[in-house]
Amino acid sequence: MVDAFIELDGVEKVFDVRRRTGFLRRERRQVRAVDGLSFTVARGEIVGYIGPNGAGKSTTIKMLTGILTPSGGRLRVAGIDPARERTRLAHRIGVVFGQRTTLWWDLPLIDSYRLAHRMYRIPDARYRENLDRLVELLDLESLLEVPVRQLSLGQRMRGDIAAALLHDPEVLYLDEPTIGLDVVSKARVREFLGELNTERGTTVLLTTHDLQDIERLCSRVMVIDHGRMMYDGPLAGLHEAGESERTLVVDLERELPPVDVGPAARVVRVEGPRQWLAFPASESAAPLVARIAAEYPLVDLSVREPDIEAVIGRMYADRETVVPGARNS
Ligand SMILES: Nc1ncnc2c1ncn2[C@@H]1O[C@H](COP(=O)(O)OP(=O)(O)OP(=O)(O)O)[C@@H](O)[C@H]1O
Repeated sequence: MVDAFIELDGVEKVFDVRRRTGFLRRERRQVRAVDGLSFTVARGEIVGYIGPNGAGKSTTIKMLTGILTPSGGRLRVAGIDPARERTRLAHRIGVVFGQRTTLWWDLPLIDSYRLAHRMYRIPDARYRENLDRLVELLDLESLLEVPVRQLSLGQRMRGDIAAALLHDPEVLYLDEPTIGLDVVSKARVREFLGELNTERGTTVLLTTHDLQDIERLCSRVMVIDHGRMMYDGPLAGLHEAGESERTLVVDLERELPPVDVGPAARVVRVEGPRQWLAFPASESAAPLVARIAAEYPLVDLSVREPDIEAVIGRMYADRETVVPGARNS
């Protein structure tokens, strides 16, 4: 692959866990959180990194930042071994954890940025320039003097993203950046990340449970489970592999028997005048909507995306056909 920026080759992470099994008895057990993982990410790529709870996503990201040392295999970010040269690497990466903030809770937002300025030894002119740009793009002007604890979740997330980018990192790791955000804040964060990637060529590795984050931003998605790569390719391919379905929710004028649109979709639920139709996620909803609108007294409709757990769950149901297609490099 051209200019591989992140490289993992057979990376493993094994945790020793002690568990109490009786009054004085303890059992030692090993948890293989990451199990022979190999992949590369090229400079400027924006890649979704998904998997069920406990799949090994956070452990991978912690190894990529140098917080955790791999138990085996080879790992490089920008040619650097993260565990060995964590401080040198810190100047080239940015990290945002949706569930935790790196901002100073009791201080005004701007103070966290001033601190980053010193910590990363960002040249003054560069700091000013980046701060102005990020404040404008993320609409932070009115929030700079507000203590972080008073910010809403969406405002805090924008604040965190700016903090992670002040030192011009070449790669940004995002762990659930839209978790708990309302629709407007989600859209804003996604739009910003897309722009960052296009304008600055920042490489982005995005962990999320929200398939729309992936749909809006990533041309490539990697699915891991039990620390192993299950799928690596375009999102559309994942939908096909998992035969995932979207749901069309229609409100009719009155209660009617299940609508009949042939093999294009099937009714999975009826509640009064509202009906839920499942159809393949790889298909457009437009012909289905047109047909229902022509043949039934349609009042309103909405389309619901499948969630990641559902897509992955279906992959397992059909695992034999999926694994041979999985790319592991
Ligand atoms: N410090 C640790 N000590 C022992 N086991 C750990 C440790 N950190 C993670 N694990 C275990 O490793 C496995 C992978 O955990 P990890 O946090 O990487 O998963 P994840 O994909 O990020 O999950 P989630 O979506 O729930 O955040 C889990 O079984 C977890 O319990």
